[in-house]
Amino acid sequence: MSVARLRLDSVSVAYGDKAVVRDVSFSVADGDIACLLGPSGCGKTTLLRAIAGFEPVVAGSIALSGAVVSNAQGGLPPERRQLGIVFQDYALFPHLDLAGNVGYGVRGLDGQALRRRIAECLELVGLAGLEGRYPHELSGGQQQRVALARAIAPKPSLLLIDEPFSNLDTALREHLAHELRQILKAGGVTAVLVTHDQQEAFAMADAIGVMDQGVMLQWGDADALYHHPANRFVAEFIGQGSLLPVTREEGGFSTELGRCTGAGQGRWLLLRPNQVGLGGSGEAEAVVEHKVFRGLDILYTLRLPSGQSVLSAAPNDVQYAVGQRLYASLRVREPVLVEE
Ligand SMILES: Nc1ncnc2c1ncn2[C@@H]1O[C@H](COP(=O)(O)OP(=O)(O)OP(=O)(O)O)[C@@H](O)[C@H]1O
Repeated sequence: MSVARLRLDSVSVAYGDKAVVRDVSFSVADGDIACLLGPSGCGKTTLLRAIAGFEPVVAGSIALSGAVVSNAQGGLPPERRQLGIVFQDYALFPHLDLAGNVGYGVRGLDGQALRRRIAECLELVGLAGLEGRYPHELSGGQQQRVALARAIAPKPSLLLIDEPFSNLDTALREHLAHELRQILKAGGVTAVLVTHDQQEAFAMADAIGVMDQGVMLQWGDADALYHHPANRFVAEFIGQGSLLPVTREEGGFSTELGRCTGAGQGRWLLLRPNQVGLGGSGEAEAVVEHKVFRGLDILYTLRLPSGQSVLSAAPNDVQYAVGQRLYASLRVREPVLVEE
């Protein structure tokens, strides 16, 4: 089996005596893009800083290509880890042109070889031929791409990116997330990215780690997180899940929205918005509490008689009004149950 490019074993990181990352383990294979996903304050940036060597670990170990670079005894300084780093304040050097910025950290190349590497990296980020421009002559998005080119240019063994699109608007973010994935894949770059945005993580990553309060709750690909969330937090954080209490019955479960057949352990049935049907008949009468027009469909928040709320996505050719009563029913083929 090949050695992982990055491997964390039971890593804990603390500020003073407050542990903000606890017992985190995962590994990233060569060429893969991994994403740390979680709400603000869950410890993503701290973990990234520990991988970079800016924060010591109080327990566990971090290894790059099989060599331990951090453990409770100490660590290799950041500049000796061969990492590319793009942090939120991606400050470019204002007095250097793009060639100067991108070539800055490249060692062992000069003259034509260096110029070729700079051109290659600018091309990779869609800024071919702009070597002579200065940062102030570029848009914010273009500056971010230069920061990316600068980090990739020295061919780091691992690229770390913190909130790549934090200061851009939502529509642009998803588009750029796809683009960033293509750039990294084209360059054969192994990367760990941090984001609090699930769509962004889905668009970019081969593997995603969901964190909450310093703990890694689940590590897996988008499909596994979406279809088999490890617990309630992951189910709700990823893909707008609603959870409905179940009562076990012969061959299946009963819920407030009806019965479904299947097996599994857990107290809650996970429902994605496309698994709750709306119409003139069904098991439970619900009230539309809230609606959001999303283009292709409308996302309704429904209040059930028990007081429980569920989400339902319905095509926009039939519209229901806020306050309207209607029937809701289950459209679940393979039930996924969540324990707690
Ligand atoms: N230098 C520091 N000293 C003390 N506590 C810190 C320090 N930096 C971060 N923290 C605390 O550690 C916890 C994790 O912070 P961290 O920045 O890693 O979270 P995050 O998930 O990256 O959040 P965000 O998405 O908001 O950047 C938070 O409770 C934060 O307040």
